[in-house]
Amino acid sequence: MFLRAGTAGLSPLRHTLRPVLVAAMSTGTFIVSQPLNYRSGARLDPVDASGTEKALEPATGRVIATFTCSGEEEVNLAIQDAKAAFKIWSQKSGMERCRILLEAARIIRDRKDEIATVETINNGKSIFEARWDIDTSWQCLEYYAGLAGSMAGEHIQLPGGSFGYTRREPLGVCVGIGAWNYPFQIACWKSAPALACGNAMVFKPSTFTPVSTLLLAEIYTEAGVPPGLFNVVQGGAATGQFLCQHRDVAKVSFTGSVPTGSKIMEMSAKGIKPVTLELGGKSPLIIFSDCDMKNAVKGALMANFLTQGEVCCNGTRVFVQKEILDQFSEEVVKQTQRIKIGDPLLEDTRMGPLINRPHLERVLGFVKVAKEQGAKVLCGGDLYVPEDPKLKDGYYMRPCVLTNCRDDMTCVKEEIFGPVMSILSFDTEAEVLERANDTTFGLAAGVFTRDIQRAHRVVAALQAGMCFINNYNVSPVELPFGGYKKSEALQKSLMCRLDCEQLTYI
Ligand SMILES: NC(=O)c1ccc[n+]([C@@H]2O[C@H](COP(=O)([O-])OP(=O)(O)OC[C@H]3O[C@@H](n4cnc5c(N)ncnc54)[C@H](O)[C@@H]3O)[C@@H](O)[C@H]2O)c1
Ligand SMILES: C[N+](C)(C)CCCC=O
Repeated sequence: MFLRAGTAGLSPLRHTLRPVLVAAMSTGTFIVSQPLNYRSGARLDPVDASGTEKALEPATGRVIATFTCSGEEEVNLAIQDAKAAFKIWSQKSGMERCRILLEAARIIRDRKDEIATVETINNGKSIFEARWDIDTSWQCLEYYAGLAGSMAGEHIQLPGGSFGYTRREPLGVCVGIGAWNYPFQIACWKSAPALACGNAMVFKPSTFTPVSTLLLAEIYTEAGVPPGLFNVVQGGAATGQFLCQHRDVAKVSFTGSVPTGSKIMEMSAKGIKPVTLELGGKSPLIIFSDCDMKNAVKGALMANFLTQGEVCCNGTRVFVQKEILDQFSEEVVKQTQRIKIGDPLLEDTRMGPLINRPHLERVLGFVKVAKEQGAKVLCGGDLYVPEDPKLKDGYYMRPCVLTNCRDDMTCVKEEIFGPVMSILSFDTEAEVLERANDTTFGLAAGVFTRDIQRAHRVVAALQAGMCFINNYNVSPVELPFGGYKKSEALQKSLMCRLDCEQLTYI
């Protein structure tokens, strides 16, 4: 959490929003011309650089922004500015912070379509999905706003009428470092708890998706946080290192891959800074023969093809009980082939492009290796070129279903982070549990069965953080999100739902 053991008061500061950065919001037209750093309540160019980067529109392959990565001096200025804002914000009461966060949540909700459109343009996910992300973003601000007013210390009675007490104090300036698959949502999931507890945050998005976080920074300012409380710096590993190694940073919250998470932990350890890591996964999805087949197929699609398969908690190791293997595989292929791929801003598109060319090639490389190792491609796994000429340079592929998979194959062991489902068969509950847990990851898991006792017995035995029964990839903000082993240690949460009706892809 973002508390040492805290306090808070300030009159709401209001700032006029800069003009919306969006000139045109359709595929192939969007260009960002405003600065992508944010400090002291305003967009600005960094004072020094550690290189430049280009942000793309994955749907077309166009460059939508060229920006400067923040150097050490800019990072220092962002942290000093956040430190000044922290002095004001940390003196506010929880209820005062609550009101401002609620106002920010309201603005996000009101601007949902605009934010979702920006997210879709820069990330490639369908607009249908991006709207879900923005909903979970404002809900997250509302949730932590609700907690802000009730955080309190303890009164401890001591002998002779003496007493002691504990105070819950904010840590100070916290750093947030985000991945590219849920850019706006990750910025909200990190900043809302930090700000609710009275901290300031300097946030660094991925170099692939630098755009939408600026909308959040402007919204916080409009809602009334002190200038500097939420600053944005841009850049990759070098900028990230300046942040993690800075002496005035009190905590680092990171979302990304296991190898980078390990580096972040090492850097933070040197400064004795607490870290929160939200890392990768290779989650099991277990389909028992007594499942509701239609629902299990929907669940498998949700677990594999959301955001083009670029989701940390996806259930990509699909264990199917032998008796229903053929029927399940046939049905899953039929439904996968119905997924509409194309312009992510069109309402009926369900799968957009992958994030960039190197990532697309990496994912296709996994399919190639899978075939070499004996897997059989039931569908997809190849490039897709949409008919619309403006999309011809985008990064599209057909969602892939692999069968004949074994536990020792690369496609079954490694996180692919693309639309590739690996089907494995199993005989017994004991056997599948052992195989499902035989991984260094432990972010999520799912089980499909009509037997309620078995469902709870199986999820209790699964070494995974988010466990889903008869559904997948729903993550209400009230439930913790985290994992076992290298995926991040946190408590287990369980999501039970009767079916995936509202979650269908097709
Ligand atoms: N568990 C979760 O909640 C969750 C959510 C989303 C994504 N992920 C994981 O993220 C990964 C994909 O995201 P990615 O490719 O952006 O991950 P990544 O590890 O390459 O990068 C993540 C962030 O770290 C920064 N970074 C890279 N090197 C750094 C360094 N040395 N020091 C400081 N910062 C550094 C990047 O610029 C980026 O902002 C997948 O493994 C996925 O499973 C996890
Ligand atoms: C909202 N989901 C689908 C649970 C994804 C959370 C972020 C993981 O990459």
